[in-house]
Amino acid sequence: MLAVVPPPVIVRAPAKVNVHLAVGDVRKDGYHDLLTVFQALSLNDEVTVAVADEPGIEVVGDSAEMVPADFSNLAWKAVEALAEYVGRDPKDPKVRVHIRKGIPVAGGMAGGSADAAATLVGLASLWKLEIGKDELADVAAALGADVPFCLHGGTALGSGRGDRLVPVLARHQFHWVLALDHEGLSTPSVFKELDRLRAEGEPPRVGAVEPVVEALATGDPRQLALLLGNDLQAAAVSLRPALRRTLRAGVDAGALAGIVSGSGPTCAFLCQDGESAVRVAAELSGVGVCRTVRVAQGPVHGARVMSVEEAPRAAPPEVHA
Ligand SMILES: C[C@](O)(CO)[C@H](O)COP(=O)(O)OP(=O)(O)OC[C@H]1O[C@@H](n2ccc(N)nc2=O)[C@H](O)[C@@H]1O
Ligand SMILES: Nc1ncnc2c1ncn2[C@@H]1O[C@H](COP(=O)(O)OP(=O)(O)OP(=O)(O)O)[C@@H](O)[C@H]1O
Repeated sequence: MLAVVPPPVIVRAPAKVNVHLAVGDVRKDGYHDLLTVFQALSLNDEVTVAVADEPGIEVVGDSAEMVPADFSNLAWKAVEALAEYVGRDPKDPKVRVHIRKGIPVAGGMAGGSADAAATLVGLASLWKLEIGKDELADVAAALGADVPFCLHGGTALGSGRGDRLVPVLARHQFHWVLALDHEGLSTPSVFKELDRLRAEGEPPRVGAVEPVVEALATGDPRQLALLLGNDLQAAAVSLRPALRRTLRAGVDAGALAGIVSGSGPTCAFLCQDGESAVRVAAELSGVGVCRTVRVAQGPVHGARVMSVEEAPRAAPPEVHA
């Protein structure tokens, strides 16, 4: 009897920005305790998982050449982790993964984490797993601090390594402009630079998180703009001093406020509304301070399977293992 091969599953996963990022001291395991407010943005990667005799991974799209198209890819680590968790052979999971990058690579927007989260959601559907959200979040947390949020989406308060989440109410949509840099920054180096700056002096620390949560609940971008804060910003700017100019240029172009996204170097600018965001993006892209500019909104959903209508180009991916 012929086995029926399930059709490929396409998952869309969002980028994130940290509208508030408070970094504690370095812990014994090398991580830092965080208190952060994440927001998922409408800048996506698309990940297709398909049954295949030959395992493999392929990466296309924006800056795909900077992403490993081999088993060191975080999405492949997600395949192995989930296979192991559900008792399949992690060395021979019989799947292939195709990633279409839209999220900047090493940009502080959780690109690799989004792909890992999308892979978990895609495989849960492809393998018809009866797996709870909490279980999937545990597998996600073992892959990286940002992976649980990429599953969760929306707006959420993160603590611990950033992987313990509770939802935050965000009324209305917020409009963002993102300035993508020419080169990425490594997340561990930015945390290390913050430790160095703190050993030498007192780089600025963000204020309390409660007013940020209140501003998100009111939905007033002006109120939120006054409160954007990121303890990693000083470290990212120290490693990439040109970011100071980018941050200034976004505000000069009409944004309400700008912030380095996570560990950078992407800068995220909060705008009054969608029209203002388009104007700011157009002006900023003419100034020559960044590689390219994107407009995005948040909050959006976490990683989720795309319907047939949403995914018209759902042809099985070509993968060269
Ligand atoms: C900067 C943020 O994007 C903010 O959301 C995250 O904290 C980083 O999350 P991520 O890239 O998923 O991080 P991981 O892949 O788990 O860790 C990469 C490295 O970042 C540093 N790291 C990360 C998270 C954290 N709470 N403390 C840390 O010090 C550690 O050096 C770690 O080895
Ligand atoms: N699927 C993937 N997509 C992007 N980068 C990946 C992936 N898998 C592994 N990597 C590697 O991970 C590094 C970090 O890339 P990523 O785009 O996740 O950074 P980031 O967005 O700054 O992460 P974060 O915001 O979570 O700290 C890259 O240098 C890349 O080589």
